[in-house]
Amino acid sequence: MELTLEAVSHAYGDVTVLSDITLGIPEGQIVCIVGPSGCGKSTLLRFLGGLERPDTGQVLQSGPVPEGCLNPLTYVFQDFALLPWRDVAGNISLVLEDHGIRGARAEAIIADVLARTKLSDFHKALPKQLSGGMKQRVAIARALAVNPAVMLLDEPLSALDAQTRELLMDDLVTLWERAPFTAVYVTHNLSEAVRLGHRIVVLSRRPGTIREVVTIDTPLGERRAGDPALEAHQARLWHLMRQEAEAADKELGHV
Ligand SMILES: Nc1ncnc2c1ncn2[C@@H]1O[C@H](COP(=O)(O)OP(=O)(O)OP(=O)(O)O)[C@@H](O)[C@H]1O
Repeated sequence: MELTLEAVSHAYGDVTVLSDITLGIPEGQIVCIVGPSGCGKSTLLRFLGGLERPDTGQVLQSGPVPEGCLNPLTYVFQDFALLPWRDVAGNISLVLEDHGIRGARAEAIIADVLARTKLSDFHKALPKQLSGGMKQRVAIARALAVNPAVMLLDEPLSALDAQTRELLMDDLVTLWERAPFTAVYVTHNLSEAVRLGHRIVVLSRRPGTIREVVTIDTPLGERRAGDPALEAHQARLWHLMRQEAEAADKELGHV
């Protein structure tokens, strides 16, 4: 399934948050969204997920969903959003129970997503027994359990330390290489964007408009830290972001 934003604009009260955003999310690609704080990245993700509707413009879904898809659009949040009283398997079974899937069918799905996220040995652990990185793996496993058409990830690694972030980026790349998924990935972190994004959308300061879309052709599995081509992309992104942040600062100075 593909998602398309067509001329999306939105204001909360007097504050225009997004202005004239037109963007395609192609099937099988990870599209990263970066931009200064408050430029409307999370708002855009809520529009894509259908949690809110924009004032003007539209969000279109086209093409079939994957076989066995229970939820076409699924979120992964920064704070994991796990139920503390349910163990790992129980947190995943919750989304299946919502669809009336129990028993052997649920067990098979849970075993599969736990194996894919390297959590099989932890199926009976409670969230409080897990590190931050493992909690986020559970959240990713839970998202995969519904076999979504598009995963919407809102700063999924930003609560984690640098080493754990690296490990989880490797995991996401491995997951994508085994079964390419479609994702929109909001992040502040430009090294995450160049590591995971097939396309990186740079938003301007608020009201967020598309400043530039950077396409990176290097296959995800071949992207290495220190790769000069990736570093050049990252430097370009930082140049754009820095201009926006400086302009936002100057605006504040004139208030
Ligand atoms: N429900 C809401 N009601 C009113 N204002 C809102 C609402 N949601 C977001 N905003 C405002 O819209 C603007 C954009 O918010 P949003 O969270 O989408 O930005 P963001 O780019 O994700 O920010 P950050 O990078 O800081 O997470 C902010 O000024 C925010 O305060």
